[in-house]
Amino acid sequence: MAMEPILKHGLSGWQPQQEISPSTSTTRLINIRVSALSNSSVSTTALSKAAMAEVSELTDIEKNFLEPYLPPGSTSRRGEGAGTDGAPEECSGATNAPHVDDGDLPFVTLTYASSLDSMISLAPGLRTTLSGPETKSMTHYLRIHHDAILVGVGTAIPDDPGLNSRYPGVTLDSQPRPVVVDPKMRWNVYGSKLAQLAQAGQGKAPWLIHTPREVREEPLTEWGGKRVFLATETGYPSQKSEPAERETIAWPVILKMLRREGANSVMIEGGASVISTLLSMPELVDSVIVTIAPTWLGEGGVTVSPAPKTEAGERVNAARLQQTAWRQFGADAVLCGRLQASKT
Ligand SMILES: NC(=O)C1=CN([C@@H]2O[C@H](COP(=O)(O)OP(=O)(O)OC[C@H]3O[C@@H](n4cnc5c(N)ncnc54)[C@H](O)[C@@H]3O)[C@@H](O)[C@H]2O)C=CC1
Ligand SMILES: Nc1nc(O)c(N)c(N[C@@H]2O[C@H](COP(=O)(O)O)[C@@H](O)[C@H]2O)n1
Repeated sequence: MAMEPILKHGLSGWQPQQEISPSTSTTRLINIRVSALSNSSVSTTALSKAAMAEVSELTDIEKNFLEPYLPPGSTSRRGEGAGTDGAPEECSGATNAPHVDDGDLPFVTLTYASSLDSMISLAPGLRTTLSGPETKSMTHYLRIHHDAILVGVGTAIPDDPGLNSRYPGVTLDSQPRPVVVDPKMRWNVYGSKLAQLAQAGQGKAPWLIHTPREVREEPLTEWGGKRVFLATETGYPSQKSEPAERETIAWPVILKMLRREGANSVMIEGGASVISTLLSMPELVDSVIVTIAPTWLGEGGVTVSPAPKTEAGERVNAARLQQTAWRQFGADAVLCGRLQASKT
């Protein structure tokens, strides 16, 4: 993967960065947080060793099961040829993902962990562990097979995710680029785990997607991260967005920008609003990989559910997977498939 470190010009929908007064309290806060970060590498390393120990290698059978749903070429590119210790799994009939590479859009995988009541967290703003150790390892395997990993700001703020891969033997080069869609710049990257990992060389520096705003030059760019400013497209569906967050950027604009920047594959992990919206856009999504944990979170949780769909005045299923394959990973089930484009 070849990604440019910083791109300031030449993207349609981009707005140039503009200077604001350097004496704002935000600037002071940034400086304090950055100096705190530079003193934290020892504890960060210790923490990440513990975190890495939780992730173990997949078996060849598990790799073979996932392979048809991975970006084409990603296994050979990362020295991870499909395994040989078992026959490919039954039931999917899927060949390698049928991504039509017109050079415009990246390969897109939607992946998340759900309860049996289609919830992905116990309550808004509450980070909830659903995956067991085996499916957690699968997630970290999937992460090294994608160039970028994207979440919405509704996930970045409460979860403070690492969004790196802790898969055994992973190198910085094979880490995915974290991308956070944060139209109104609500998230402070400088206090985040993402920033710590980038500083410690255990993950790439994030790219943050905003709608046009004023911002001064800042340390993010020194680590290889950047802010990308994309124009909104009023009226594009964004399910479950709060009223204050109606600064919606069309998904093709986001995805095309990522492809132009060198991300040939993007793993979209959440949260609920992002996943629910993209489930209604089969033309943009190549693979769906869902972990289903054997638990019900109960009413009040955060639900993944696409917007209702009507055809010829009648309600039809909102989305459906085809070429499905199921496998048990520990106590969880993993469902892979491709979104069906036509009426279901
Ligand atoms: N179990 C799992 O696998 C996962 C669970 N989660 C959970 O999901 C919850 C968060 O979900 P949500 O609140 O729905 O937040 P979200 O992560 O889907 O972010 C939604 C926000 O992102 C921005 N955004 C998304 N699409 C945009 C677009 N096209 N243009 C402009 N801005 C856009 C908007 O600000 C929007 O309010 C958290 O509780 C988190 O823990 C998140 C990821 C995975
Ligand atoms: N696969 C999966 N299983 C769960 O149980 C989860 N809660 C999530 N959440 C996603 O993973 C992010 C955390 O990543 P790090 O471990 O901090 O790198 C979280 O923000 C969600 O996107 N995923």
